[in-house]
Amino acid sequence: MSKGTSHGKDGKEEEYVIVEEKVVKYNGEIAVKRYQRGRFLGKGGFARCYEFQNLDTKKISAAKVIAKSSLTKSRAKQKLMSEIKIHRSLHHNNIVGFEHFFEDSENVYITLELCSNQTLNELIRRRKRLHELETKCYIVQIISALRYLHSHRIIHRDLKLGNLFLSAKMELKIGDFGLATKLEFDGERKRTICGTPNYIAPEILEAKQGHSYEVDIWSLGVILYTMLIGKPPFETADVKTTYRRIRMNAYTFPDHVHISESAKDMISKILTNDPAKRPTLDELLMHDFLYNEGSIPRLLPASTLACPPSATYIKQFQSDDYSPRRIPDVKDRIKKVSEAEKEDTSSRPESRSYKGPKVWVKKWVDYSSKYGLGYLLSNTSTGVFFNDSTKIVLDTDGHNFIYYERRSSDKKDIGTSHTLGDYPKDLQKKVTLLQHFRSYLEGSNKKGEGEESKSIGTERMKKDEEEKKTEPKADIAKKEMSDDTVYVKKWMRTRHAIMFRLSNKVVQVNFQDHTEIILSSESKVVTYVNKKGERLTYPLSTAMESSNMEMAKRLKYTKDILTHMLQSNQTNRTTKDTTDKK
Ligand SMILES: Nc1ncnc2c1ncn2[C@@H]1O[C@H](COP(=O)(O)OP(=O)(O)OP(=O)(O)O)[C@@H](O)[C@H]1O
Repeated sequence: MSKGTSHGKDGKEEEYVIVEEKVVKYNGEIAVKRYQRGRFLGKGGFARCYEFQNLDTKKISAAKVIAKSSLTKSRAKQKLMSEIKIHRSLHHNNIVGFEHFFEDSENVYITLELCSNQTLNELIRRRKRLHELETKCYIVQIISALRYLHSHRIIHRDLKLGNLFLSAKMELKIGDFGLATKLEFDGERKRTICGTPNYIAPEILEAKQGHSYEVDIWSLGVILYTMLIGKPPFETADVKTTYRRIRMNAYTFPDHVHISESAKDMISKILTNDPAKRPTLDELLMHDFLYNEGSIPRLLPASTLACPPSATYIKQFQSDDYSPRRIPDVKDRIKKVSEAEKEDTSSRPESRSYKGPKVWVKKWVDYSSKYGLGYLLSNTSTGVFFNDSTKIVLDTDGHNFIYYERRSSDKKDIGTSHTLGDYPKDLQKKVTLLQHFRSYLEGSNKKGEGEESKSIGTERMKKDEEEKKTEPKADIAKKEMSDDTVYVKKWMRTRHAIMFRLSNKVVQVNFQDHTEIILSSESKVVTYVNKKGERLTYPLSTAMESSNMEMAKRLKYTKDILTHMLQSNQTNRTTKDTTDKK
């Protein structure tokens, strides 16, 4: 490290610090990389953090500078080595990127991806608390990073607002792996007492059974509470009282801050003292708070660093079908499922006690090269998702249909009800297409297999088009269709599968090998259709641990697509498949 002075724009003398990294090349020569130390970013327990600019590439990074004098004890050295070893192995968009580490005579330097918008700690200090939509956006990103960490057997163990960084693009990035640990095997229990008082899980304090991945989920609950309420749930003036409160699970929701029932429900499910009863990351993704109440922005605008998002902004993400009345029903259903689980703790399929969804996609044809996706539902109604994102669905009686258009102001689907004998003229083409899709799907024995059925579909539809021109229209009085008409709200194709998201909260994934996953978020069950066409229904909570590897693998794939969909706010048809690349 060397110091010098230069003359700034205003002619004043400015001190600068240059840090040199000596790299021994494979031929034994020594190359020197030079960095100019810039803005001071912050100070942690044993590191000072600065902006570092690589003078060759001009790239600016964050650099943690750790004085060697603070590393005299072998424990401190070991901790730093473990942090480096774990952090450098991680590559995920929601984890602070590890770039490089080196040393000189005075310090150890770790260069990291620069997160120029500070941490959620500073954000909450400025904003006091966040809007639920913002918390959803951040929580989904944290879950995404945790799924990655836990699948690599890494527990972070120090999740808190101060370790959640924001990049220039407003991406959330988990940082500081100083307390992280990698398990040797999945059932291993850790015994070291570590964490930050407000966020520490009760099982760490008890220390009897050891702890595992669930400690990160506990901290996620504390984070969610803190973002919504403005202060941590167990905070008191002294650490001992805080620990006592954690052990006794003593926290309340203050009256002066309004938060939704689903947010409260998610927090209370997470803040369960028994780690085995805490929801898994996948269950959290399916929780009403994240799943059933409109869409979630992939990233938030930078204006939210200083002030809350505007009402117009929030409205874009609100869903037409959110009804607070549904929540008690969902609770009842969860209760029923968990009671049934108590009776049978094995993950044996229980088609008798666990009912799968009533309506799902039976056949489909992808004709999006021209018009859209046609489908036949298990209740015999037919629908089309047109390329312009309008939808049409013909009732089971074959006469009444609803036409859905997306209102641009709030992105809600607005449906109008008509009959085949009486509908506005401008719907003529779409109605004709609906009838063609219907006769194709009802006539075909195929389940729908993308490319193949597309070509069959094209021929068959042309023929039908000729024949149907003369068919008289049924003249039946306009009849209101029930609110619970089921239709495809979103769909997406990947290399291996096609996914449908239905208006009855069912997510269905049909794989190319004819297996299917049907997730019903309302009844919290998953139905798996295996290669032989057998339907097996499991409670969602046990399905992930199922010994049916074939299903577990496909369920994981489904969750990956789902995370992808939650983060992208478009109505997508064929999406670049990030999940396939993993
Ligand atoms: N990637 C980054 N981008 C921008 N600022 C950062 C980055 N990493 C750390 N900082 C800043 O530097 C400060 C210190 O970093 P950090 O907390 O990781 O150090 P530490 O000594 O490991 O802290 P702790 O005591 O929490 O273990 C942070 O509070 C933050 O303000």
